[in-house]
Amino acid sequence: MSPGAEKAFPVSWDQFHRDARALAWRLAGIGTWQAIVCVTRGGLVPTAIVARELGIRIIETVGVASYHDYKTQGSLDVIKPVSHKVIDLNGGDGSAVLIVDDLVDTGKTARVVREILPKAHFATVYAKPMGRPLVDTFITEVSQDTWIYFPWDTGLAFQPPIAQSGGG
Ligand SMILES: O=P(O)(O)OC[C@H]1O[C@H](OP(=O)(O)OP(=O)(O)O)[C@H](O)[C@@H]1O
Ligand SMILES: O=c1[nH]c(=O)c2nc[nH]c2[nH]1
Ligand SMILES: [Mg+2]
Repeated sequence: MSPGAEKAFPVSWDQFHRDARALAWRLAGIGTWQAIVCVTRGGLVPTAIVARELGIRIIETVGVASYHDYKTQGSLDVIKPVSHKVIDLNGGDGSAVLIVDDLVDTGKTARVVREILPKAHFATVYAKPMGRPLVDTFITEVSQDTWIYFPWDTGLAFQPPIAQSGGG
């Protein structure tokens, strides 16, 4: 997402837990997987919740970063690759793997991870329209010009009254 006019979608810990659990419920009705590949760092919290709900104990990570500056996407770096032990489970290409991330935005991160694990199931809690075709399962869609504020990135802060903020 590029900086500029935008909507905010703040998510509390409680709401995130509910949404990640809803993702686990949906996934439980779709299939079974031997391992989760967590897209760090954003995938860490949803992975913990999904792994607990689905009883998955083999957790691998792939480290991908592209938002080096707040809200501005730059070059995409694969900081940590996926272990071949996990890619090759059950015949290879990631067919036994569930990939978990917090969200898809432009889909750039998902595209790179899918190249590593073409047969894996890609799940996120939130999706924006550009990234949506890259995801197999997600819970809530927000518009492309919305920034999602996760509970691990935010804190309680004073909010000016609507009448003083130029809104309405
Ligand atoms: O669909 P995209 O436009 O590629 O954006 C989605 C990715 O961006 C964020 O990761 P980020 O690069 O900020 O790294 P982080 O998970 O370590 O915070 C988020 O956790 C997704 O992985
Ligand atoms: O905290 C975040 N919120 C977002 O909406 C987003 N899109 C890409 N990366 C993101 N990180
Ligand atoms: Mg990420």
